[in-house]
Amino acid sequence: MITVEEHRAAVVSGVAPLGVRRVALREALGCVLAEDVTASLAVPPFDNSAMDGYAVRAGDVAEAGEEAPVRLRVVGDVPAGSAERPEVLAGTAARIMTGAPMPPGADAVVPVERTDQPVGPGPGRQVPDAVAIHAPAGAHVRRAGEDVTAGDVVLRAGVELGPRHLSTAASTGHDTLAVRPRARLGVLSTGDELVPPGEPLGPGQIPDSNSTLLLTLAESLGATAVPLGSVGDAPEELRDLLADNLERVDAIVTTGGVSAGAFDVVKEVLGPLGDVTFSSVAMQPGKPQGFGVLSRSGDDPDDGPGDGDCDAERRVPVFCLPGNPVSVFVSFVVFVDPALRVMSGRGTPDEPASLRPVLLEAVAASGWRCPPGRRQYMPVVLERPADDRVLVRPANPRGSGSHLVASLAAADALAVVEADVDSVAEGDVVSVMMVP
Ligand SMILES: Nc1nc2c(c(=O)[nH]1)N[C@H]1C(S)=C(S)[C@@H](COP(=O)(O)OP(=O)(O)OC[C@H]3O[C@@H](n4cnc5c(N)ncnc54)[C@H](O)[C@@H]3O)O[C@H]1N2
Ligand code: MOO
Repeated sequence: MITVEEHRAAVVSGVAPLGVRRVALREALGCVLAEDVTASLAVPPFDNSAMDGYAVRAGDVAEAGEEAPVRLRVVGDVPAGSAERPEVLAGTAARIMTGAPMPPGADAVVPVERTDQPVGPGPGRQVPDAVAIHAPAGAHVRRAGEDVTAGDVVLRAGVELGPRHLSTAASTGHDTLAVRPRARLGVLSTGDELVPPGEPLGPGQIPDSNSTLLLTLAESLGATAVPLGSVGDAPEELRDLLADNLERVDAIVTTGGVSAGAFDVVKEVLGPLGDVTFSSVAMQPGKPQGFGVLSRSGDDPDDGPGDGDCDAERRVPVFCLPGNPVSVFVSFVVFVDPALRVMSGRGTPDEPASLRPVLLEAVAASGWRCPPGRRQYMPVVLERPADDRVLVRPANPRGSGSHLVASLAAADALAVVEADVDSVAEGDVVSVMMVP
């Protein structure tokens, strides 16, 4: 048996960051930026009004008051988006809306509330010939480049792009960004007993819950899930499905067929390919694991022309997880997620801190048994009593069982119990890892 750390090291060092790709802003959500972004546009791009009102020369209205309004001739109307540039000479004003460019000659804005004009639309739509100003002008002018000027670096390579970063890119003139793309993870279930969720069960059949689990885990942890379907226990079915799909994925995850059964098809098909190793990992659940690399040749149609890797051999990592559903969940969190992070540039094999950390210590509210010689990942429910403690208890009162998939829904976290611990007693302190 090998340790969890040994298997994880093999997995994260067996994958490589994906090639940089230029994608539309919305597609870049959650991706790591591959190069610094400089502003093509200043923000704001031009001097503009911060208020709906009248653009004036401040000196004209310096003495204005409720009792002593200053009357100005209105020489034009400048809604936001307008190309109009009426010149504001002494004794005149231009009506202006928030965000509209300041007209030449004007250096300040009087909000409409400080004039004799109606506020808002309706009668306010009509531009008047003249306006009475009841107060001196405030500044109310947002200067070009006040936020950033063209040429400023606005986003640094390496940042994980969220909505705020993407709006910065949009406002500074960009519609695409160069990123490490999301990994396209092909998801494949194996087993003659599987039927799609919701379908009636024949004798010995069960719903394929692992496909749903893996597809949605992948999507929620920043990959693009590619459903490859389910195959039975016939080796040629799996061989054909892999051959047909290697071109359209960056990695594959399989479930089932990796243990000691006579029909363990994943082991039978992938084992002889040479680059896939099957191991027993000292953990529970998730003991039987496979990992390796499948090779494919040719250019990736999604990389676009000119990326220079035409005809290069491409390597598709394959994670072979056991079939038991709780094992699948734990294996994904402990092995596949860190590897996907490396592939999408969100972590490196040398930086374990970037891998999902053990987050907190908690107190067992009830005891449970642990498997000898294997690190246990026990699905647990967190409880927070009035004091500062965090309590945990197994999500299923029967304790740990890699088939107890329905109880996974109740779990907030995995309690991580080291291999040399035989049992957890009520009151023991345990490490807890939050889970997606
Ligand atoms: N003689 C031995 N038997 C087993 C060993 C062992 O060391 N020696 N290991 C056990 C452990 S631990 C695990 S984990 C499982 C792993 O088995 P496989 O990876 O070969 O998986 P299967 O046999 O195909 O399935 C196991 C279990 O999971 C159910 N399953 C499979 N796929 C799905 C799916 N897509 N959705 C829902 N449930 C699924 C399947 O029906 C089985 O009940 O092996 C032990 N046996
Ligand atoms: O190791 Mo298996 O994954 O316990 O059920």
